[in-house]
Amino acid sequence: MARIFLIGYMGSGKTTLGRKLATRLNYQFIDLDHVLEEQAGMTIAEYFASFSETAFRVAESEILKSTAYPENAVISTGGGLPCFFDNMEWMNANGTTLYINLNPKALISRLGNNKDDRPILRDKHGDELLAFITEKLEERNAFYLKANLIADGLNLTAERAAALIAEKTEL
Ligand SMILES: Nc1ncnc2c1ncn2[C@@H]1O[C@H](COP(=O)(O)OP(=O)(O)O)[C@@H](O)[C@H]1O
Ligand SMILES: O=C(O)C1=C[C@@H](OP(=O)(O)O)[C@@H](O)[C@H](O)C1
Ligand SMILES: [Mg+2]
Repeated sequence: MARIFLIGYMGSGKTTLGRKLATRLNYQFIDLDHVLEEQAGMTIAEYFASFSETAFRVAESEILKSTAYPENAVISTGGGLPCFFDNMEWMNANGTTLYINLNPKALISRLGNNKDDRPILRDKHGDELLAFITEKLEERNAFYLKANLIADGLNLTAERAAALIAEKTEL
């Protein structure tokens, strides 16, 4: 049994890499943000607008812990999930965590135009956005760095991620 949780800041590539890694390993792919959107019947941006970030954090934690995971799965998480409640400890106890580490400038360049889907970032631009991500990433690293595995997100491919995981986990 292998459950691989991908964690990291918004824009680090969890959703994109997760899908590719699952295909490569022939595992099922689950994106917890997509599960929440399906269950709630609305997008994450709509969820934040209709309820609150606090309500979102409760819902994402419940979904993390109540999802019926298949034997073998790659699970992409939302960027904030490891930083609330005991979610990080829960993932480490129930699978292998891989942190995709990327610097703020690279994150901003990747977020490019689809920043609007992410309510926490959508109204920030330029220097303000860079300062915000730099500060929040530093805070979130206290949680992210508890991951079992840490990968440099700059040149991370599904092949490289699979090799890193294979050193630590039986795939
Ligand atoms: N390895 C990569 N190289 C360049 N751009 C990438 C890479 N992985 C993802 N992206 C782009 O970065 C953006 C954020 O990717 P996404 O997978 O949604 O990140 P996350 O789920 O961590 O927020 C998307 O526009 C995606 O196309
Ligand atoms: O970092 C965060 O607080 C969030 C990250 C998002 O997921 P991605 O990391 O996939 O963008 C999504 O869960 C929500 O907008 C909040
Ligand atoms: Mg994502």
